[in-house]
Amino acid sequence: MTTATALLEAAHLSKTYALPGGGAHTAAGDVSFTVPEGGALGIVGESGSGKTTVARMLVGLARPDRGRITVAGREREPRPPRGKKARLTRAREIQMVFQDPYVSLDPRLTATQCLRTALRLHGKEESTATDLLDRVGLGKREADARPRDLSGGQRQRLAIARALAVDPKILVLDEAVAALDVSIQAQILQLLAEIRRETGVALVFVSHDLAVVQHVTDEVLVMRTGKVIEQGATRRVLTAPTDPYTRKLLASVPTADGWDPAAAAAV
Ligand SMILES: Nc1ncnc2c1ncn2[C@@H]1O[C@H](COP(=O)(O)OP(=O)(O)OP(=O)(O)O)[C@@H](O)[C@H]1O
Repeated sequence: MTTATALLEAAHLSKTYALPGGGAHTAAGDVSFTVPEGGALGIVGESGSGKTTVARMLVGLARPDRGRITVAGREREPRPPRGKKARLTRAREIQMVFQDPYVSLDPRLTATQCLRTALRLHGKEESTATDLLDRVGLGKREADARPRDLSGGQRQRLAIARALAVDPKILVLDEAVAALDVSIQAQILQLLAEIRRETGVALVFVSHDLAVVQHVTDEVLVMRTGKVIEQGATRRVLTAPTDPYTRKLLASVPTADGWDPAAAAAV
């Protein structure tokens, strides 16, 4: 999965948590991958496999015990730097969208105010808020609505627009469609594919759902108990997995959309 033009490189990331009763739990062990400019990587695995831990290390919400992260050849410090300018520069490298935008959106701000605030913070033209809303498919009514007056799908569109306001190189999405109905999931996935095409932003898409990952990623990395057990082109991994655990994961996907889990399990 190594390419000459890696935009994002994670090398040997490890994170071990101390357990309350003594002992330790390795949430992520020796995780390595690269994402090229404009690429899209899926990180999949069951609950507790370490996906969120990896995502949190990428954005600086968790500090790796070992390993390093580089963006466009520049190493990211494990902790956010001191100083506003350095923090904003770092924020423009990687933005994150969470499963539940309710908790990450300010309940007091309308959608337009939310975007204007992000744009202002980053010294960008505030009037582009309207273009951003348009880009994520939010109209005039939603522009003046606060998060509680938006649907789950609309809130997630707003969270994506706010992340894009910063004009990031990389968008990390952690279970970003997991809480949405299947039809709304499809719309958001479509939106992400369009945004990627139009802006060239690279995606790291964390999901327990293999059916979802196939729509938005070129490469996929399968995690189990903190370890990467398989990685490669998404189509190859979903149609001809080499690891028995990946086969099991595929077999548990309830709808066979574009591949046959039974056939995959038999490989
Ligand atoms: N702060 C923490 N302290 C102790 N253990 C943790 C902490 N964060 C995560 N873990 C443990 O590390 C493992 C990996 O967790 P992580 O959230 O990364 O998994 P995940 O694959 O994202 O799961 P899910 O899809 O359920 O969020 C789990 O066993 C979890 O209990």
